Amino acid sequence: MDRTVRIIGAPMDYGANRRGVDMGPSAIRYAGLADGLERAGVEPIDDGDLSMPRAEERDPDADQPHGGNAKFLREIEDVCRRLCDRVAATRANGEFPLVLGGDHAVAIGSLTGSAREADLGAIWFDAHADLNTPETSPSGNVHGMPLAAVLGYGTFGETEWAPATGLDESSVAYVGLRSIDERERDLLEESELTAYTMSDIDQRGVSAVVEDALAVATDGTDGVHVSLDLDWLDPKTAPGVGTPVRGGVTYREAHAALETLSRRTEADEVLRSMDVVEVNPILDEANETATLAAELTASTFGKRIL
Ligand SMILES: NC(=[NH2+])NCCC[C@H](N)C(=O)O
Ligand SMILES: [Mn+2]
Ligand SMILES: [Mn+2]
Repeated sequence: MDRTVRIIGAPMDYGANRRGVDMGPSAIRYAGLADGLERAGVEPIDDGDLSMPRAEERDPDADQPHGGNAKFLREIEDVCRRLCDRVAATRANGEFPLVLGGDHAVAIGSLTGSAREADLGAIWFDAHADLNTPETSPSGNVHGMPLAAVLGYGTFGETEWAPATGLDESSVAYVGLRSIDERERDLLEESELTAYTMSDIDQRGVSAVVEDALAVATDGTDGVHVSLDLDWLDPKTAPGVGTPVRGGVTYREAHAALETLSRRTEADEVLRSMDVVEVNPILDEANETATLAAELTASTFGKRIL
């Protein structure tokens, strides 16, 4: 056991349209995350949960950026600033930050924290592109915007996330996209982001696609952040998510993807940080989505059938 994985709970639901995703961290812990990590051969240390701004203070529309729509932006900035510091401190300590969401807006904190002292690549396992801005979002939900925020698209309240980070869009690869808003599509086309959709997985198989995504994320970078949104999986396999989209990866494809990632990266510890997000226990069936989240995380750290 040489690698220490620091578990950081970020029970935030301010970025999602459905309440309940704030219970994700405890559901994933309950599903056996720490045991799975130990069996994968790493040492988990649980840091507990970040505190969240009080629910009584909820005002979705406080401090909207000019002309934009980003609900609870002030609360999200507060959480992500603290999460960013925690992730950066964990990296500085030589440990691996594993962030448990919470909705996907927490990735603003984990990405910026991990990229504070490094040129970072990222692999984004998701049904969605999460590339909306307060100006383009059809919903106003910030969990549909974290990549835009960290890559410097749009105007996000007080904090300028992008300039402080060593994350370049040419080092970001999506895997499994299948739900993209019109303005996100335009942005994707103009940008240097690499997008592997579900049809790439259909045609080439998930392992080949993951290897390509890894090549994109490692080229010229110091390491890779893995962002795992559980709605990447098919809703039949992962029902406990707030924005399900039909046609996602199967149970086996998901494990194959993360095992491939683990095999290709473990020798030189290419992976730097990870977040596991969007598990919503209220919408789940007998905690199966949280269980899957725990299992897939263990696969990422090298847990194998044999
Ligand atoms: N992390 C997520 N589950 N994002 C869902 C985003 C859905 C939609 N594209 C929106 O911006 O509202
Ligand atoms: Mn998603
Ligand atoms: Mn997402």
